[in-house]
Amino acid sequence: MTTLLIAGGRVLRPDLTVERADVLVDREAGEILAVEPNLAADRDTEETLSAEGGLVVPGLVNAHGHGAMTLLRGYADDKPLDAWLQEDIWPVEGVLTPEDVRAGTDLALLELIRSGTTGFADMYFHVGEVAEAVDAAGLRGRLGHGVVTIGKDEEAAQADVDEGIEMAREYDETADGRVTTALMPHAPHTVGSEYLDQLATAADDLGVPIHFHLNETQEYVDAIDAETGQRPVDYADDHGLLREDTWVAHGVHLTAEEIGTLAETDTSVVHCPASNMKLASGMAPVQTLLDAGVGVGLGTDGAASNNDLDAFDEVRDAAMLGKLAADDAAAVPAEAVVEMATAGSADALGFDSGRIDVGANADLAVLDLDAAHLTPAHDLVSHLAYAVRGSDVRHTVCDGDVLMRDREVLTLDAEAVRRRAREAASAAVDRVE
Ligand SMILES: CSC[C@H]1O[C@@H](n2cnc3c(O)ncnc32)[C@H](O)[C@@H]1O
Ligand SMILES: [Zn+2]
Repeated sequence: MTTLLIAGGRVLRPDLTVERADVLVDREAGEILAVEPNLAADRDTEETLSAEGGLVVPGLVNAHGHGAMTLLRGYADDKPLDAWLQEDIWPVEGVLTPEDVRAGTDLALLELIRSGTTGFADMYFHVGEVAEAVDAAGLRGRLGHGVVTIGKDEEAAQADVDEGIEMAREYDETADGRVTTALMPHAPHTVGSEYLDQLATAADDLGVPIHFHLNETQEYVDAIDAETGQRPVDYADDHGLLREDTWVAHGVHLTAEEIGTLAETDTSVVHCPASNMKLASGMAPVQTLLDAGVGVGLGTDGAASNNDLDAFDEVRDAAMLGKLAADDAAAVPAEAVVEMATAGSADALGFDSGRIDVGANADLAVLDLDAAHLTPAHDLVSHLAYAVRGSDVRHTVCDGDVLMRDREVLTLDAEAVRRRAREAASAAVDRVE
């Protein structure tokens, strides 16, 4: 067995206590073998990462996003969701080639690795390119083709649904199990009712989960109400979309009844605070969701509505916005947001990650603690929630493989990735204008 030892640091345990310990990893199985003090003295390990002066945390899990939208970072800002999508984003996405999506995804993966994220969900198109990028970069991804049928004739709409199903079939359990898939209707109001039924049936056939945007803006809630006379959560439930392995993004405009249905169906909600603030979509009732027993994860959404993929930013935003939404400084406390970005998101995506524990996936990050903004260190969970930045990450490990060592990304050529993304982005914008 070849092993990796992360030695000399402190470790965040699943109960959010912090202890001095080393972490021993089985590299072939990609699993954590032991979490104990002084493992270095006992074992003949093949590779060691120093965690001296640092904190070993579970790799963060970004449970909702559109990776290749890094190409559109800063392309269109300061508009509400619908105008932003229709006037700016969808026209340029219409000219993106498979190579562009690969370039944008590689840039996203570089940003994720650098900021200590080891697992993520991706809803986009050209999923074959996304899957190849994830395989090569070494991260763990739950991927899907975002199906949109509105505005398309019957043939084009069916082709989009078929592509969603085919991609989910082809790429599930690839890249040594690091790539898994889901069926991803974009949202209840952008996918026709008969196609939602097809996707729900296909999820049963393939044994994969379902993911979609839900109740993100009041306009999108009103659209379903006008079309069906139902609230979107009831409508989605009637189409068989709400299940124990379903996770939905946003959940901003939810009634108490809808929250009850999400809890009863075991549907998880991924909170995207930065995107919700930037697009002025609203404040999700995060503390109410937690109180109702709904599983809550965290996501950045795409880089064009955030505008970065640093999950530590999201953790801080979630705590801040959660208090404002509840009008209560005690709401959405530090422990809750740290849990959301780790175990909460991992559970939503069906990953056995998000915890430093024996038998879990060896997906972790080592943070440097000797920074001015982390001094003094009264409470490291407080620091994780309110003060740590993605740039504090020293090493990133996924599935037992070292993806970044001493701030050097090993699985991607950072310069080449940035150059290709710059070129793809400016050529795409030139084509659309
Ligand atoms: C068809 S692939 C996914 C699709 O979703 C778009 N998108 C990006 N951000 C959001 C958001 O906050 N709400 C709804 N849709 C969003 C993205 O541009 C892709 O077209
Ligand atoms: Zn989204």
